[in-house]
Amino acid sequence: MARLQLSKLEKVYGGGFKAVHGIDLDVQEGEFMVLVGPSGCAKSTTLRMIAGLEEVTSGEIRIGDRIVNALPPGKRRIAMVFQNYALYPHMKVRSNLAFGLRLAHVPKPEREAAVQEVARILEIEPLLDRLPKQLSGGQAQRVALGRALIKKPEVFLFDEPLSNLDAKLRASMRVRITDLHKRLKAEGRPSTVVYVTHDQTEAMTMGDRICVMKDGHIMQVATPKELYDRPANLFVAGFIGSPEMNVIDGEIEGTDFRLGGQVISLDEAVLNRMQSKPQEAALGIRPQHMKLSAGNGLTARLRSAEFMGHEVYLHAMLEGKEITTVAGAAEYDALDRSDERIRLTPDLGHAHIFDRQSGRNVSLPLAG
Ligand SMILES: Nc1ncnc2c1ncn2[C@@H]1O[C@H](COP(=O)(O)OP(=O)(O)OP(=O)(O)O)[C@@H](O)[C@H]1O
Repeated sequence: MARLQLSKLEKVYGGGFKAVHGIDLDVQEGEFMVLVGPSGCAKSTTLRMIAGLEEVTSGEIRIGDRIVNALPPGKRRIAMVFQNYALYPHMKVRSNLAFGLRLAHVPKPEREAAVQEVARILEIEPLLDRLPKQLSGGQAQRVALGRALIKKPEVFLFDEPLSNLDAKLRASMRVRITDLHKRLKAEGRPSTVVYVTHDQTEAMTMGDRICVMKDGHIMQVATPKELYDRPANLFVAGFIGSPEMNVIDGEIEGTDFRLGGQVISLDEAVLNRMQSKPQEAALGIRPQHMKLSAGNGLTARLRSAEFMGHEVYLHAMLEGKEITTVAGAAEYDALDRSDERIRLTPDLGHAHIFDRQSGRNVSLPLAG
């Protein structure tokens, strides 16, 4: 297994469109790195450059101590798992698994042992003599995983591998893949992974670290918890977390945060963390930190409520902006709904202040 390093990596497509803007990314040996971002942010382009399926315009890709820019895919010691499985339809699972080794002229007994080993790890032994059309989506994806695993690559590349599966199967495959990653590490065979998805649940549950991308730029690289607790900018704040963080535009005057006709007094909990005081600011607060309060607090107009079981998402208008708050089911039942007005108090200990001009989070990181 090897470390993967991207340095000043850039991609300009034929028509002159710059898709990747000189990105730097360092994936440690044995690390599970997720690339996530909205459609068109260049996750696939980046992955395909690492795989050797797309030419690099400038910059460097290093796997271990080798610069691989000029190497064809087959020489890069990588294995890729695609969303459409890419299994050979006329070959049984056994032959699909062994195919790469056969091409590499690995002797038959060794090939068979490797197939057994991978089939054991992925629990697909009973499927070895089936054809791909006799497999369910989840089984086919495990075979595709097996085909990558059997090559003992230095880096695994995954391109949205679960997007063709239904929600339940996706959830169980997520666990299977991360379990496999942990198991290989425990067995002394750590695998370096780059996993592309647009699904933030996949990113948050699978990644050791996540690289959030937008328009061919890296917005932040951090652990899931760090991204959630300390988003570096408005984009990451809005992209990570569900329901989405509330972002309330306002102006800072002294210790007041003014939004429309209302004022939030910024206390030490937030003032002490601020590196600068942007005049055009935005207050970021996650829905669970926007508390229903009696009597005082911000006044908002309740628009709708979504019953989620033990909690209720309340959608309200605050000075012309839609915001969400999470209330306990009992708290919601007890709420006086005789008029549409509700009172809300942000827990400033968990608030972020963003500079609206640059989008940067100017509140110092919240404690661990
Ligand atoms: N062959 C190409 N020629 C020109 N532009 C391209 C080409 N392939 C992709 N692009 C552009 O490069 C940008 C990045 O595309 P890419 O497919 O890498 O994004 P993505 O983040 O993987 O999106 P998705 O999640 O929709 O697959 C997009 O604006 C896309 O239109």
